[in-house]
Amino acid sequence: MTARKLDGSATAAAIKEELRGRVAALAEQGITPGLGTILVGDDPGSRWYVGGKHKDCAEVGIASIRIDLPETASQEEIEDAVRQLNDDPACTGYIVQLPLPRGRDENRVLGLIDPAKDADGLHPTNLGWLVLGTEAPLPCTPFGIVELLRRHDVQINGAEVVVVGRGVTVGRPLGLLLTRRSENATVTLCHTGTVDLASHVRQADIVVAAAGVPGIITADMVKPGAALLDVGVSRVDGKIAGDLAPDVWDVAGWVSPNPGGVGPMTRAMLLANVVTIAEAQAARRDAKA
Ligand SMILES: Nc1nc(=O)c2c([nH]1)NC[C@@H]1CN(c3ccc(C(=O)N[C@@H](CCC(=O)O)C(=O)O)cc3)C=[N+]21
Repeated sequence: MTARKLDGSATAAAIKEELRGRVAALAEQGITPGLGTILVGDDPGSRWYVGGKHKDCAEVGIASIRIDLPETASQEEIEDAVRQLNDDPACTGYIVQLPLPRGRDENRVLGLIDPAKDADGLHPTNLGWLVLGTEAPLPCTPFGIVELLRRHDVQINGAEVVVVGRGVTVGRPLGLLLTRRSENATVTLCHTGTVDLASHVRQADIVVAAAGVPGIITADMVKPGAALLDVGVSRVDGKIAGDLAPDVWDVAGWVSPNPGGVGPMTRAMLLANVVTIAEAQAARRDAKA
């Protein structure tokens, strides 16, 4: 093993420590940020993630509001929960845990979220702001990836980045984030229609693997010294398997493992989005006073 670890768990802990300070400053102004979650159904993975988010909130001093609906909840009942959080002044920002059970219209639900309370940065308006380069809540996983690289001094400016996966939560918004002037990377977005994945990956200084195909990135595809981030999650024989084959550690310069990499960063950036929304509200309130 030669690669150094891009340690998401440790970096997320440091970010949470900073957020604790920002939350304490808000408390002095009489403001407690609140994170809401809407969970539909009883998928064990989703329950675990949502539980983790509330635990994170408690650690940082953010209030949490949890709405759990049964697997049988109708589209209307889910939309009512969204309206309830839109109208709840104690809820600074919230997320609808994805995926929703089969048959529900996810995009319709996401579209009903008040964009000003969109802690996930996945509302069409906020994705649009990202395209336009205007400040708005950022999607948590891409935001976490950029923050993880920055805090390890991995150079993003001018880097050739290959993103594997074109999903709405990771690949697509990450391409938009990394190509802003402030990040200034050159991004190639690869996907299942890419003819020769290896030839692209070989050119890359940074590879973000979010394909969900275990071991799809192998050592022979990696440019020596490259930074590799594992965002893929699959279950193989009940164990979590990432998109990176274990042998990449011998060639890469940096590896963000899974677990312990981008997952904890995603959770930390969710909290950061909520605190940032609360700070902006406080600033607007002060400006009016
Ligand atoms: N509206 C919405 N927003 C999301 O951000 C969202 C979502 N829906 N649906 C599901 C995915 C998945 N996701 C993860 C977050 C943290 C870890 C995480 O912290 N994992 C730990 C442990 C993993 C384990 O041991 O099971 C780690 O990577 O170290 C994983 C997965 C957020 N998601």
